[in-house]
Amino acid sequence: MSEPLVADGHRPREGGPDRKEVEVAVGVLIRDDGAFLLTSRPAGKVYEGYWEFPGGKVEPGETVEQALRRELQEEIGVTIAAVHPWRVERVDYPHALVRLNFCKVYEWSGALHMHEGQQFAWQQLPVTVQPVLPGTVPVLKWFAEERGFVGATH
Ligand SMILES: Nc1nc2c([nH]c(=O)n2[C@@H]2O[C@H](COP(=O)(O)OP(=O)(O)OP(=O)(O)O)[C@@H](O)[C@H]2O)c(=O)[nH]1
Repeated sequence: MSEPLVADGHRPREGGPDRKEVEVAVGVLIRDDGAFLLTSRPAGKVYEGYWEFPGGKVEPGETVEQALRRELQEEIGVTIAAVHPWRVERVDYPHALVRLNFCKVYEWSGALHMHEGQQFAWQQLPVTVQPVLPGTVPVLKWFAEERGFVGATH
């Protein structure tokens, strides 16, 4: 398995070197025009105000897909159709070691409603919102590669 991306490496790691990996389900909602949805992290959470893709931790007994359906319903009020697993990335943050399971979603029902007071923005490359969560930055690079952009990740 490849080494995790280290975020804010100058800060101490909570839980020490043997901390367990936290499984996270992340939804990349993509509109017909190619725009993708970013949301800001709510007040009171780590990296408050940083932009990310909506999602959250997988609870015990849940699959990534089940967690994604639950989180997107709870956080942004939409019921998602098919889930397409895309890429997995591990990030070593000061607060946790996470394993991000990015899934693409092209269809959903229900109007967007930010239940945690987040902001949302439909974005194209290069994105115009700042700052972007460290674990989200590589996703913009993958999009750029897929879409034939050169050097325009943020
Ligand atoms: N949702 C989401 N989390 C991400 C992304 N990139 C990334 O590094 N993360 C990290 O993955 C973890 C997700 O946890 P969360 O705090 O959003 O999940 P949650 O809603 O279940 O948290 P809670 O326990 O505070 O309710 C955080 O450590 C967050 O920093 C991303 O694009 N979306």
